[in-house]
Amino acid sequence: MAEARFAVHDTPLAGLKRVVRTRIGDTRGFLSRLYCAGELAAAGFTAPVAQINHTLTRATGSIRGLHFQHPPYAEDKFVSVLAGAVFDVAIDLRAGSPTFLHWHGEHLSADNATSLFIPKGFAHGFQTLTADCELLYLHTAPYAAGAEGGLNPLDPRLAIAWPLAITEISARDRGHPLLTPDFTGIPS
Ligand SMILES: Cc1cn([C@H]2C[C@H](O)[C@@H](COP(=O)(O)OP(=O)(O)O[C@H]3O[C@@H](C)C(=O)[C@@H](O)[C@H]3O)O2)c(=O)[nH]c1=O
Repeated sequence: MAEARFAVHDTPLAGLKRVVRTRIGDTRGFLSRLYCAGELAAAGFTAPVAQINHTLTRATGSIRGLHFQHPPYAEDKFVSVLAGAVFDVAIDLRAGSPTFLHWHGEHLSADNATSLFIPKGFAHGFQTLTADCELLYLHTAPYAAGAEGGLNPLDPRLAIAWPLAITEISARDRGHPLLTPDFTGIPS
């Protein structure tokens, strides 16, 4: 049996997993896997990777999100931080889920080698805790502009405890509507 390179941990939201990547270090530095089909199946990551995205966010306190894609472009995401540190948040939008509209946040950083596996049915966003944060996303569906959904990161119904004052946010993200009382979730 091959040696494990990932430790998969449950979070309070079923299906949402914190994944700690093992670093194999030596005098040169380290090697760590960012993806392993065999091992990450234990986290629920079983669909093939359709797209890999890389982002840079310059200013501390910036928010990106909250984003998801509607079916048939609903996707699993595996989010890792290659530089800097972020407060990463996933929100349960699954219709009928016992934790519907609950959010969970994790500190992900280049130093703690921790990733988040976010299954279909969740929205995702983050706030940067340092300057020059670089994120790497694995997606199981291609980007589909027409299927994009968004929640307002300051929606009082979500009450996300962002750690810092917001310094940067896109016009689109600032304009996401607040949830209406008739929102009952999305199929997952
Ligand atoms: C996500 C995405 C965006 N784009 C384009 C759209 C736009 O012109 C530009 C920047 O897009 P955005 O402003 O949506 O980038 P960003 O706010 O970084 O979007 C990301 O936010 C985080 C929270 C996520 O969870 C990701 O899945 C993704 O939605 O890039 C692509 O061409 N391909 C893609 O896969």
